[in-house]
Amino acid sequence: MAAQSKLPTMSAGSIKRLVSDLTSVYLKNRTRISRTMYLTLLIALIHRIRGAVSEQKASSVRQAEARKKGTGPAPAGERKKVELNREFFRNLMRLLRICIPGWRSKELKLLISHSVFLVLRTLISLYVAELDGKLVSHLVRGRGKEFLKGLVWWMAVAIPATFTNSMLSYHQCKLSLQYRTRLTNYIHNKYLSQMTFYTLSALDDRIKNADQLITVDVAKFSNSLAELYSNIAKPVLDMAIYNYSLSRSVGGEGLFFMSLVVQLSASVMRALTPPFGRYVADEARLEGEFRFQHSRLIDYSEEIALYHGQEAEKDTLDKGYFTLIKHVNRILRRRFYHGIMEDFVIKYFWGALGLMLCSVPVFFKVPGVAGNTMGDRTESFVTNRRMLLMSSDAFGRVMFSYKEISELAGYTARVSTLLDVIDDVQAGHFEKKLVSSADTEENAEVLRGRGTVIEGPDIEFTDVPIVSPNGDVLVRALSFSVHPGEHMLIVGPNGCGKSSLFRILGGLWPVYGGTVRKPPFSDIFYIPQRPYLSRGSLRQQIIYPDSVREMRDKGATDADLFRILSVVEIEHVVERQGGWDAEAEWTDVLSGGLQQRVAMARLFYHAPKYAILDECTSSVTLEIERVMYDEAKRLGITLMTVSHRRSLWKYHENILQFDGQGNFVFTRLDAERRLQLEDEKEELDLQLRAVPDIERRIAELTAA
Ligand SMILES: Nc1ncnc2c1ncn2[C@@H]1O[C@H](COP(=O)(O)OP(=O)(O)OP(=O)(O)O)[C@@H](O)[C@H]1O
Repeated sequence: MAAQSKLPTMSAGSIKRLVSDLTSVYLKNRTRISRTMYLTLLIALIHRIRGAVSEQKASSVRQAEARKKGTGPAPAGERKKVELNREFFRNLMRLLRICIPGWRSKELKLLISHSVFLVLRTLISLYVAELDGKLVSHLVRGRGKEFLKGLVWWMAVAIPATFTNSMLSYHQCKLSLQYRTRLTNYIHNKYLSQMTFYTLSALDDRIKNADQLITVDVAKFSNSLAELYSNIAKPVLDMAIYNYSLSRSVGGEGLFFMSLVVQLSASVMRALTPPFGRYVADEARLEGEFRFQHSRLIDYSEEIALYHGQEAEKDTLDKGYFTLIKHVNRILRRRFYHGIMEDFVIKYFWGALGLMLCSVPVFFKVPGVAGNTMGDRTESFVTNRRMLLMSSDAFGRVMFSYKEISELAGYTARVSTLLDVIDDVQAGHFEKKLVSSADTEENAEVLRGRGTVIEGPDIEFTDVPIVSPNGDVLVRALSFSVHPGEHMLIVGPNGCGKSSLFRILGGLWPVYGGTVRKPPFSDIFYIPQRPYLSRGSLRQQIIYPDSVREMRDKGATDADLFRILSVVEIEHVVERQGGWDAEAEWTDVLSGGLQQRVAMARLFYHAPKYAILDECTSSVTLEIERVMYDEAKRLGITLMTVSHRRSLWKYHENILQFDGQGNFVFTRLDAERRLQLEDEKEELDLQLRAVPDIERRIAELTAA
């Protein structure tokens, strides 16, 4: 296969030179075996010349078209993608390097021992074919003693044969498992570094279901790769050994003629084979989307149930399933017609050719083949027929494996795309559908820019634009600063970019301009409105993302955690849930308010220098809110709060106010004065609303 992948790079001229060299070597060393090899190589090279000539023609057409357009030669990426092209081999090699990382790797050792068993099985089959011929010959000749001896051998061979078969399937499963482990580890290392899991889903459109790719497609790729090796290596080996043995008893010409007819019919079949690889990739994608819709239904079951949204959800699910099934049915139909063609050609047409080949030594004298008695003919016929059956079965499997290679191509394409996109986003290149406003020259200029991020003891934004992943410029140049002890309140209408500011601060979104100065990531802690509760014990909810060992290393104990819980008045949860080690689906077990208190307890456990509180007290009482803010301040945590609650103003020194039109004000917050002004404004608003009624009444009184 490796040789095949290299051959397309040869020009027609160099292949013709190879043919003439080959012919002169053959003419100098004529033997029956070299004749068979010469003819087989000749057929392969004739095929190559055809391929090279058509490739040359296609390439000159491409160049002519490019010249017409004045764009020069087309870059490789723009070429029309075909199933088993160079791209596939390149991707496969890349994945193989991950699955089999080195000469000393366990996978290579497994592959070698698998190959040894493959050779052993072919040799045993060859021996069985000869034994079969001999047994029938002894029967025809009436030699009872030899027949019985042969039968004993037959049974003896069964021991290594059955062991070899079991070892082969064991090796195949083990290899598939090893490949999957290597790939999954490799992908996990990349996917969970540099926040790639976030960037892949939020900042890039190219991968829809990374979860499906990692869990299902990697497993299918590994299976397909392990199966393909035994489904190709064994039949190829079988074909080589059986054809060599056959050529000794039926002659090279017969075998050459048969190979020629088989090659031609195989080429016709290949041309008529639908692109199964693409079908498989599409099917996997549709399966993923369907599964994703179901998992959304589970994730938001409560919200959907309260909206009575089952009809709308059913519509979406039915649509997803219908699209999938329509595609699967299309594949089924194609497979049906393809199956008829395959069966006809491989089983019946090639079977008839095989019978003709077996009859050669019966009707013609083949030089070097001894004896022409009834017994000899029977023995040679039975042996040849068995070898031919096995050889044609092997060839059939190689042919069928074209479908498997196409399927492997489908999985290879999906897994490689995932790796390519991961590499791309890690290098800072994202592809997302932009909003129409991103097309304006002004916004495009912002998007082209790059800002600076520097580490410092405090937080300072200088002329930093806030740009959403789809290119919407929310604020053109934002400037503010937060020094230790100076708590900042952030207010503004929905969607103006309050949370986005934290995404930039947390390094999730790129900095398109200006300068961001911030402390190391470990000094900033984030609490969202809907806190994230991980899987695991109650203890782990409080210390997340620390592990229990990290907690012990920090010198913290369960008693410390209990004290923290008592600050937010939820210490009873420990007993109610059955202790610190109790495990549950915490988002279901704890109410919204309790979850927010757990998140606050988490903040007190970590006690970072800065904390971002994004509407994280919306479900707790004012009293608990006060306790939370007092405790955070006592621990020396500087707070940046997003909230619409007036009750929180008094805890902050500065305010960053957005107007939702791209403008902002950053100033000192005098909570008392601001509250007075707000009260006065509200009163005046009320009076203003009463004016039309007063005017109407005055008019009535004037008229009366
Ligand atoms: N992953 C994303 N992809 C595309 N657009 C996004 C993404 N995340 C946020 N946005 C957009 O960025 C804009 C600002 O979002 P942000 O979450 O900062 O709003 P906010 O001011 O916090 O609003 P709210 O008060 O409603 O929470 C919104 O228009 C939102 O649609």
